[in-house]
Amino acid sequence: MRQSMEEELVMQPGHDDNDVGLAQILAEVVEEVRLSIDRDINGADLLYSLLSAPWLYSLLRVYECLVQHSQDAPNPYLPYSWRLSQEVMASVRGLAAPSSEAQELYILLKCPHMQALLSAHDSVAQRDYGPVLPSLPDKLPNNEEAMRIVCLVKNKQPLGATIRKNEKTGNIFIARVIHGGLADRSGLLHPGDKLVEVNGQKVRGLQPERVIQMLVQSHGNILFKVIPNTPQPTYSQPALYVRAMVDYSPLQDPAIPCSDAGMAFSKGDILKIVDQRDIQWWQARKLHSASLCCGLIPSTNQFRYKQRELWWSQPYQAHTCITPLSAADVGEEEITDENKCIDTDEEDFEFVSEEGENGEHMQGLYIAGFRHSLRLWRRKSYSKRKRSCYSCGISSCHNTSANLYEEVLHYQRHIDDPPRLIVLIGPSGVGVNELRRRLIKINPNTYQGPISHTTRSQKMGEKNGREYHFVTKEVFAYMVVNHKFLEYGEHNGHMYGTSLDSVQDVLDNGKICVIDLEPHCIHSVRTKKLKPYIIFVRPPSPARMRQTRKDPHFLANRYIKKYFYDKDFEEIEEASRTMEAKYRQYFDCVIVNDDLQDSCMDLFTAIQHAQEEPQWIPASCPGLDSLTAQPRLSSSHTNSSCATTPARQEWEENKRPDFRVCDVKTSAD
Ligand SMILES: Nc1ncnc2c1ncn2[C@@H]1O[C@H](COP(=O)(O)OP(=O)(O)OP(=O)(O)O)[C@@H](O)[C@H]1O
Repeated sequence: MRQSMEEELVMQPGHDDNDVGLAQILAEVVEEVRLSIDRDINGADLLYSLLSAPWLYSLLRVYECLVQHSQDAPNPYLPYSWRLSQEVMASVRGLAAPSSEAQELYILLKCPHMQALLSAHDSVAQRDYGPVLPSLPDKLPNNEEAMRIVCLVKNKQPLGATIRKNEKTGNIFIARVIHGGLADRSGLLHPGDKLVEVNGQKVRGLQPERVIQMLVQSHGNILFKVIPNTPQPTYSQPALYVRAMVDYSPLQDPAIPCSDAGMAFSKGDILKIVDQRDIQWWQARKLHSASLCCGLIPSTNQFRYKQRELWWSQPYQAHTCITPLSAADVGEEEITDENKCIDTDEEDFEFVSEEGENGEHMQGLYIAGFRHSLRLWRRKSYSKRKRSCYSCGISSCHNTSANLYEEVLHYQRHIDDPPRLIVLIGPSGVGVNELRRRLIKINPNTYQGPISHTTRSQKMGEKNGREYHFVTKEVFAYMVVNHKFLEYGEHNGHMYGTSLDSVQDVLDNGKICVIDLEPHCIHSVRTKKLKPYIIFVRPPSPARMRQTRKDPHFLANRYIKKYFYDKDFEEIEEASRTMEAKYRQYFDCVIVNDDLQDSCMDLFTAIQHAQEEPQWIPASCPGLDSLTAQPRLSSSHTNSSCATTPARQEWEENKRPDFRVCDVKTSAD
């Protein structure tokens, strides 16, 4: 083995004289060592003979030469891709008939971008980074804090940092660094860093406004001298996605430390919370927002711990869960032709022709549903109907403004998952039932409504479990107490309700269950199991309604004729506005029911979208397990393992809310 190595060294072709000399030296070394091992001599003699051997001196000389060579000349092993590319191009040029690949390679290598890239690569490979900073002095005084000089190039974007003054010491600190902002992307400024100078001017004792002015007035580069708040705790909290449950405007929030750094959002917006380290103010960005920079939003703790005034929510509106009225209460109302509840039991269902859309013969199909039973009641004036009829659902007394955010998950329905529940919501008269009825009629094998329960007596021709589940008052009451209903209500002294089980029956049959709900009952269906997709049906303008709703044919069929009046259209519009203002955070989709055919198509598309496309759905049942109850706070903001520098100490000690905080924003000019 040893012999073959020697041979390889000696026989290697292409070695010059020096190489041969070196090979000889190495061969001698190997031989000498072999002889030393074979001979049985004592260690001192062996060491002496080794140290005095001429080959050892030769080896040392070779080593010194190599070291000298590596310092003087560029390392031949470092990549010289640019030079190589020149050689390749010269070779291609020398070819009489270069192949198409060779020509393509030539064009590629000749391209200035490629040349620049290769040149940059060579520079980096040789660690040719430009000026080398002088090394730090050996002896730094122990009590002196390390200073960092940060140079940022001013551009149109905000700097993305806020500052705070310690009124006692006059020191200015970086209060916050906004994720995705210029300061954050530089990685050079951190919360708690003490600002010593800005563009060579000392800032201690200055008012934050003055510091901001200095920044605004500076052009080109901004030079910061800071005492870093080191070491920075690592922040590894995963992003949290939430749906905004309220409207928020930082400009109207007197509590925000810096309104410029705040982010406005509206009910229903999906927000990505990227930083929860601050107990009061989180950093978030709106999904699909073009801006890279995050903004401050109030944390849920503000509400939890401080019982802060809910200035960001809608003015409190009493929920529409109207308590049952006594017979006496009902009797007090003036009964007129306009407002009386007309018994529409005959119309509670509609019999669809026995011939299917595709000509196939079908069993009699009934489109049953809770809303039908209250339809004419709803047609009554909104102001009056509340006094004579009522409807309730699980959690219908839930105050929707109690939560700021609701945690959401990105959900893509798997082919084996049950279909999502489709919920239609809209002001009475907008056409919710018309759309639902048409949808089911067109494709009864795909869509179906749940069968409601009622306490009214069964009529001739009706079948239990087809038009309704006919139950006694006691059974109905039992179901109410045991939260079996998604929505229930009273009409003309009879109880009607849509049970969770009846919805489940439809889903278990593999059909898409389509229901309509009063909006205050939304919470009853917002469960992980049902994963409802909520569609709000909005009316067009009253003028358009006047044009399109001339023939209220279905309202009473042969029983009752009741036309829309101008007042109705205004009421529908008003009710729609109120509903949207209060509940739009729950709407996954809005359809404007203008032209009936178009609206049907929109509804069909929306349902397909709900079943097939990924959607944001609540991570938990909101009424019971909300984000407010369980904020996923980062543990890193309480990290106590950081070493403490004097600047950090001052920063930590003075973390009081009375500090002045201003935005260092450079876009203002
Ligand atoms: N886009 C439309 N164009 C014309 N007429 C429509 C349209 N949508 C609904 N209608 C008609 O308006 C009337 C009311 O519709 P529908 O009963 O579906 O309202 P609703 O929202 O269910 O209200 P309610 O709960 O009071 O019944 C019906 O006569 C219906 O045919």
